[in-house]
Amino acid sequence: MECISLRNVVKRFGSIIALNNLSFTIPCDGRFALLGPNGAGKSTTMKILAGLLKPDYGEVEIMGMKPGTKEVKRFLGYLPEDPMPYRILTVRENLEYIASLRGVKKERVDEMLDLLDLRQYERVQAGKLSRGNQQKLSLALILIHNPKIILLDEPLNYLDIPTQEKVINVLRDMKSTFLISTHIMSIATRLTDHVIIISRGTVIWQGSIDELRALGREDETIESVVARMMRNA
Ligand SMILES: Nc1ncnc2c1ncn2[C@@H]1O[C@H](COP(=O)(O)OP(=O)(O)OP(=O)(O)O)[C@@H](O)[C@H]1O
Repeated sequence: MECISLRNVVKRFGSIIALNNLSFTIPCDGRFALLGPNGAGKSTTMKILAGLLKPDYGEVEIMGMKPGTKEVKRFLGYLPEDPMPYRILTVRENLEYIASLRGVKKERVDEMLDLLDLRQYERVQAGKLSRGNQQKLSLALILIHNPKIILLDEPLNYLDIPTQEKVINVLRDMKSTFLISTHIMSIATRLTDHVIIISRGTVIWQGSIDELRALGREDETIESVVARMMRNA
C-alpha cells in the first residue's frame, strides 16, 4: 500500500515555480530520502505533505487521505527545517502539552526525556536552550505519539556528533514510513534505502541507494555521483 503519493503537483510563489509537476509515491514502511540542490523544492514538498501549504495543482494523499486533516495529523510526525518548541514552556511542559494534545499517556514524557537525553533540561524554558537542544526537544515532540509516517526536514541540523548518533539509532529503531530531506548523504545512506532526487521542482532520478552507488565510476563516492546528477539536471 502507498502511504505517500504526489501526482503532478505544482506550487508557485508569485512568479517562482517551486514545484513543477512533481510526482512520486512512497510505499508504507518505505524509508526514503529526498535530495536536491538548494531551492529544488524539498521543504515546499514537506510542507505540502504536512498540510501547511496547499498545492496550486495536482493530487496529494497520505494513506489515501488529504494532508492536514485531523485524521492524518494523528499518525503523522513532521519536523520542519527550523522547528521552534513553545519558548516560554519548559522542556517538560512542552512534552506534557503535546502529550495531552496527542492523547498519549504521561509516561511517554519521561520516556522521551530519557530517549533524547533531555532529562537534565526538563525544568529549563525551551527558549533558553541551545539550538541543538531545541532540535532534540523538537524531535521528541514530533515522535512522542510514535507516528506511523515521519517527515523530517534536515533532522540532524545543529546536533553534536554523539547526539547525531543517538538520533540515528532512535529513528532506526522506529517502525515507521520515513521521508527525510537532507543535504548530508550519510544521513540518507544510514537512515533510508531509497532516494528521490529533485531539481527545479521535479523528480530527476529515483531508485535504491544500491542503484545510486552502482552509477558511480570506480572509487567514486556516492556524494560525487549525486553532485554529478544534480549538475547535469
Ligand atoms: N514562502 C515563499 N515565498 C516565496 N518563495 C518561496 C517560498 N518558499 C519557497 N520559495 C521558493 O521556492 C523554491 C523552493 O524552495 P524550497 O525551500 O522548497 O527549496 P529547498 O529544496 O528546500 O531548498 P534548500 O535546500 O535551500 O533548503 C525556491 O526558489 C524558494 O526561493
